[in-house]
Amino acid sequence: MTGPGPARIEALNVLTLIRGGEPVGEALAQRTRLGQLSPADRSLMTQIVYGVLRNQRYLDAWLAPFLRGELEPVVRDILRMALFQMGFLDRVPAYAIVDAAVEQTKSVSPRATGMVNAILRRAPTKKPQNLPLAVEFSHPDWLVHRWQNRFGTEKTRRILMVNNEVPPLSLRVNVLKTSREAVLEELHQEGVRAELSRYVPEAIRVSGSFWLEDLPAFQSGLITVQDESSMLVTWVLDPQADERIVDLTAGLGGKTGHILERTQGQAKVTAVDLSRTRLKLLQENLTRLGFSHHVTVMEMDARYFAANNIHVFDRVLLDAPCSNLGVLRRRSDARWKKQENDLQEHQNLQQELLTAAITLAKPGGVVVYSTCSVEPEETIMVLDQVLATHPGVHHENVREYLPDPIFEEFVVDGNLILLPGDLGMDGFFIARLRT
Ligand SMILES: C[S@@+](CC[C@H](N)C(=O)[O-])C[C@H]1O[C@@H](n2cnc3c(N)ncnc32)[C@H](O)[C@@H]1O
Repeated sequence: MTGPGPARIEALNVLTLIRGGEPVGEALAQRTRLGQLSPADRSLMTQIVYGVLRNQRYLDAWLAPFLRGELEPVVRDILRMALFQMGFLDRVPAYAIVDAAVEQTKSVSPRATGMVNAILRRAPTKKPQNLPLAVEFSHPDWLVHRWQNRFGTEKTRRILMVNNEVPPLSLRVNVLKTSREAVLEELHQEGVRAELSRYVPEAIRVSGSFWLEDLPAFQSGLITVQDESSMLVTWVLDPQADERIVDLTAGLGGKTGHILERTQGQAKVTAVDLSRTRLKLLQENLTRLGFSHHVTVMEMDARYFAANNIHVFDRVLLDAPCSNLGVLRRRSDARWKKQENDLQEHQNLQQELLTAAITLAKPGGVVVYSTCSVEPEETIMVLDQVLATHPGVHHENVREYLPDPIFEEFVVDGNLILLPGDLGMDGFFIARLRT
């Protein structure tokens, strides 16, 4: 017996932190720092943690027939980790997985060792069959029913599969300072597998893992991690030099940076957000991109900001806070944190923020509304309600602003609606209004 190994020890520590309420990204970062893992162990730990979170309901269905009574949470996590490795990874033989799990149980709950051993020896030949979609793909019932009613079973299955895959990584290249080809060459020289995006002219798609911060192109602000569907938001906004532009819920500044890149720092950009922590990261990101002096940062509620800046801006971006249901592949723990009635709360805030966005735009100005959710409550219902109460505002078609004809297929009633995985991208909704 060789013990569970550092990757599994730290994976269990991370899962314990997540059970205590820590977000997955922070829990992983914390244990990566403290655990002093080799790159291979770090990668295995990450794979196990995300694998368990993405497949939790399925793993519990696999476990259920073997259980009598309650399980200690830490023992359940050990069993889930072992079943995930048996069911989804083929690197380690089953007997070695059982030995490692037994050793790990000995150190955290010695009484449960015999049970863990017995379950894991029988489990490999007893995988559950003919499960409902929500269990097979580990999603909440309400969400799967909602998608089945809206999209049908086949499309729903595709979305569920996408949500359980390791998400691809895209990089946005500042094409005014370098070329995509030069960055691609640099990535290849570093041994990173990457290719030019077929649909977004400033994007590179990366597969395989690498250490982003080590890349000279990252250090010198030539690249930013951003999904291609997020890049489309700035395309639809179509910012121009010398204009006054506000990014109303700017967050970490993903889109603020893109607006500044597209206008070569020539637009007068204001970034607003409620969150001090996010705005601090926004400032760090913009400093790396070389734009820290090109932006006015306002820490405040966008509704309050609007009340004091009526008709001031040529363009307003509202990348609204939402349920994130279009990007579950990137937020493996989020699917269990949402309830269907949260959508109504999001909708109320989104309507207020969109009303604020319209107030901020000059007559004839542009307002772009986007969400990383495609649920009707957070998208067309918000638009319909706000347009009904603002008869002077026109709904424009996003089609002519998109960078490739392929996107026409995904324009519905003038709005871009990408479901998770469409063209390999995150789920996203983008609408454009003219005041
Ligand atoms: C979808 S995120 C924005 C992401 C950002 N556009 C990016 O690309 O990095 C939504 C942001 O809205 C902010 N927010 C939520 N309610 C707000 C409010 N009432 N006023 C201003 N910002 C708000 C949140 O703090 C969060 O950063």
